[in-house]
Amino acid sequence: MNTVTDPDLFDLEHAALAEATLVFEDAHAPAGIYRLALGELIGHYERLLRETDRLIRRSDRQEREMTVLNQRLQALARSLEYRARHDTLTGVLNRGAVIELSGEMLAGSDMALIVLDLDHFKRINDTYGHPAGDMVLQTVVGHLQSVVPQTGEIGRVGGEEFTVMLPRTTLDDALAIAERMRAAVAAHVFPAPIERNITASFGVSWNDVGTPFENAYGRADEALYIAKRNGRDQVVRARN
Ligand SMILES: Nc1nc2c(ncn2[C@@H]2O[C@H](COP(=O)(O)OP(=O)(O)OP(=O)(O)O)[C@@H](O)[C@H]2O)c(=O)[nH]1
Repeated sequence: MNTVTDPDLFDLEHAALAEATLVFEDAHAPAGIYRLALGELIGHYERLLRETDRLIRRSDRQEREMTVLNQRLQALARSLEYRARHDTLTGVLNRGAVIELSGEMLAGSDMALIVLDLDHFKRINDTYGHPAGDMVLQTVVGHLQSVVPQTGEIGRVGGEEFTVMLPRTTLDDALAIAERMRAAVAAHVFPAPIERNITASFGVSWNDVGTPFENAYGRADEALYIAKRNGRDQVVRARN
């Protein structure tokens, strides 16, 4: 198939022009010869117009296809990036993203960190099955989201363990937020077959700017452990 860059694309037109020029230079040729040469030229002219039109349409179509392809690539890149950073079951940040984002937040400001863990969650799975357990996790995240302030971020760091990152938040405010989360989770009565509430335990650490994430997390986790040991369904502040 010929393309625009083919060197012989206009051979026919060059030949027709040369022939018509010869006829034109012959001042004594009969009128019918001039008309014939003119008709030939017009034919070629029309063919060139049709060809140009076709090429323009094709390039427009290719441009549209390229735009669609580009949009699909961008959407795919966005969803891949989303999946790389989010937990598929609950939609909150995954463990890797929590560690990364906490590090960034702590490098720029102080941050309170809440670590929470559902109480006796294994019993839910064992009694009602894994899908029921999954539904509980999603519902609990819904309650955390209803309480977390706009500046906060929720993450899932383990099976039934979550974190809430609260940059530029005082310890008292963070404790109050954790308490509201605890109360919201504890107040929810799950539908059949569970038909009861499920509680969670909370540990809260306050961390000055520059604190390493492991330190912030470790202290909140210790406080969570104390909350579990003291009977669960409670908020405990971490040691300084
Ligand atoms: N349904 C479901 N269960 C999970 C998931 N990830 C972890 N688990 C379960 O979470 C349960 C955690 O149990 P444990 O670590 O013994 O803790 P627990 O029963 O909550 O007890 P305490 O933390 O001491 O109150 C295990 O049964 C895991 O199988 C998940 O994605 N979905």
